[in-house]
Amino acid sequence: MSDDETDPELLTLLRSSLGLGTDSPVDASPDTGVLGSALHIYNNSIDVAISMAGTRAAAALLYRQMQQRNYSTAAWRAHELHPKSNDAATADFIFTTDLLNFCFWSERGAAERFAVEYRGRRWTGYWSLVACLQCALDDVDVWGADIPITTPSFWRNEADCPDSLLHHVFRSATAEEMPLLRERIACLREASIVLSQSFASSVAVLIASASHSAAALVNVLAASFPCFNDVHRFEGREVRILKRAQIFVADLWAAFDGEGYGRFGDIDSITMFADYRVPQMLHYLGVLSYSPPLASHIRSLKPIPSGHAWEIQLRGNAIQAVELLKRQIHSAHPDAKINAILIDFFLYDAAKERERELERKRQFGGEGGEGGEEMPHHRTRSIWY
Ligand SMILES: Nc1nc2c(c(CN[C@H]3C=C[C@H](O)[C@@H]3O)cn2[C@@H]2O[C@H](COP(=O)(O)O)[C@@H](O)[C@H]2O)c(=O)[nH]1
Repeated sequence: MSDDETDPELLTLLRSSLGLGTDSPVDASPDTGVLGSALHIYNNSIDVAISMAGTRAAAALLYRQMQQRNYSTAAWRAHELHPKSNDAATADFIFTTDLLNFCFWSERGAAERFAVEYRGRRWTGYWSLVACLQCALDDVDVWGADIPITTPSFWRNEADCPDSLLHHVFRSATAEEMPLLRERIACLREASIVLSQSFASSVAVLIASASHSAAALVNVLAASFPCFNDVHRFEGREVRILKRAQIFVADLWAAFDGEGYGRFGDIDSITMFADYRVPQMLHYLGVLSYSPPLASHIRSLKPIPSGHAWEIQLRGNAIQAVELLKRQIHSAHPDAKINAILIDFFLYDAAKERERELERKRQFGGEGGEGGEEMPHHRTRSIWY
């Protein structure tokens, strides 16, 4: 649903983006893929809308900023915590990360929330997970040896890899335990069994099974691993979001710069990853708008149950909005080397930058708080995102 349907130019874009066709990821028939699901959600949403004017303005801003920063897959590799080697170990690292890459938010304040100490810094959120994995792989640990935490056969069972060891790997520097730690351990155990049964316990074999097709690899993950099968029901039909399956493919593409394990002929068929950070930024930019009941619920930091219609509307419209941003950018700049993945990465990083600005302002006052002070995100405890 759009809250200003009068914009013919963007309506044309919307219609073309709704054409779906073969660029709808993970499907043969357009209406059963992620884009088809996002379209169904968009058409049946009453609490989340996409502003055409906001989309046009945000597309111009994003393009300008991405160009200024020469934004590319290099941003992924540039982060100090991300692996740098172009080999199977990095593919294993990314699989392990995206198997567990969900829900890090906390009800506690900045000082008490789950955090990890590594390389002389405290890491929170997504980066806390990456720091845990890097720390476990480092040289001799208090456990007496480097822990092969990114080796899938290691996670198989309690005997080889007791829960107590995993609690050590994902230990907190605060009083709060890693959110949903029990669910993360279950994901590791499940994935280890599936990989051993169907992919010779090898992430490289899993990747090779898709023959360099991004959509096929997302399909294989959704079909083989229950914990990647991010599928729900909304307004009378199944909707496929597949966030962690898609971010796994995207991270491979970025980490390997489109070569080797990251080479996919159809990488532009991957959509944004419907988490809770990018919708937050899309709302801040005026692309997404919320009904008063939903806006009030989010502002009051109340949780939304997993599977609730509001959650599905937020996730589905975020996918649709990024597709529109992508098409708006390409309409104005046909040669732009920008896809939904890079827009998503950029919006996620922008959300984190803004969060840091607001935190500095809270602590030290001063600049950085212009415009909407807070940027609350929707709060759903879910293993899907
Ligand atoms: N849509 C989207 N969601 C992303 C990421 C990332 C990190 N990607 C890095 C790789 C390339 C980029 O440049 C980033 O540097 C994490 N997440 C999700 O956010 C949530 C964690 O949030 P917080 O608690 O604030 O850290 C959680 O659901 C997690 O799955 C992304 O890129 N896109």
